[in-house]
Amino acid sequence: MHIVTTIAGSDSGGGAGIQADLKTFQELEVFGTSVITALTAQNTLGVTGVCPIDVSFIKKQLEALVEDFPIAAIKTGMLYSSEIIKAIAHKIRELNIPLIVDPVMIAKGGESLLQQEAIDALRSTLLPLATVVTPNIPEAETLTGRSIHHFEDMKEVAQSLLQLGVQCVIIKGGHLADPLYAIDYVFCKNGRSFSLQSPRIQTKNTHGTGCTFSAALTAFLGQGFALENAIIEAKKFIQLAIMFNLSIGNGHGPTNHFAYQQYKEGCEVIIHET
Ligand SMILES: Nc1ncnc2c1ncn2[C@@H]1O[C@H](COP(=O)(O)OP(=O)(O)O)[C@@H](O)[C@H]1O
Ligand SMILES: Cc1ncc(COP(=O)(O)O)c(N)n1
Repeated sequence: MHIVTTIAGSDSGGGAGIQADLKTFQELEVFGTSVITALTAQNTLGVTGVCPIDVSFIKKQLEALVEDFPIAAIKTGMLYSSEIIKAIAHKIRELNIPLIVDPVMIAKGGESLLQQEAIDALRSTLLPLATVVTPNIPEAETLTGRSIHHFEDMKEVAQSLLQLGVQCVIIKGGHLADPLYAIDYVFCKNGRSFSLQSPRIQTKNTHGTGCTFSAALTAFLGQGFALENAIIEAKKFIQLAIMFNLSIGNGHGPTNHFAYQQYKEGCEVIIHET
């Protein structure tokens, strides 16, 4: 049994954060463990409160896991403050395992999940340790201070993230205007770059898409999948989770973490060399 860890915020609504990550881990048959950085009072309509956990207690959670489990991969999600980022980076630096950084900044409803002053710490302390970073378009722009309008912009943004020491950058295209396809762009340190294309699903139920995608990637990497295969399978996982989304709640409903196991054989992702 492979053991993986998510370091993220709790979403009381169950669609994003720690809850989405653990559901994804369970579906992909890895043993999920967690370090909770903040509690959010949240549902499909939005975030009504954030309560960060004491940094010393965040460290204690991670130390408890490291002491007892051979963790195969770690992902980070909502990290909230520079103190939290620095504390977990310090511990992760000692571990030689895949680290997937989902640089969560703003919830779908517009509420901030990362303090503005923490962006520097994310860039300078955590990203250099990352195997993969998975920004959406606005996060990639904020991390690099560059706007993305065309593919050439995306290439430059990815290059500047690779220069920080990240092994692989996946710029997620959920926020692009393409009405037909959801296309993610992958740039690797070794110069390889490709895109992953799947049909865009017309739905408002996209709460937790980024969390679920990066959790699936973590589960596959933790199981020892080669990076490219792990990325392709994670894309299938999120595609099916959105395709069979759940109309739960009155706002942006969650994705369906059960769908991949049922429908994965019929799911195709188109790869283009870029
Ligand atoms: N409507 C959609 N249909 C299909 N895939 C989508 C859709 N929206 C997002 N995705 C996919 O979900 C994943 C998360 O992307 P995105 O929504 O951009 O991230 P975030 O949740 O961090 O904002 C990506 O693989 C993206 O291509
Ligand atoms: C605790 C937590 N972590 C992450 C997200 C981002 O998810 P989304 O972008 O779908 O709102 C969230 N809403 N809550």
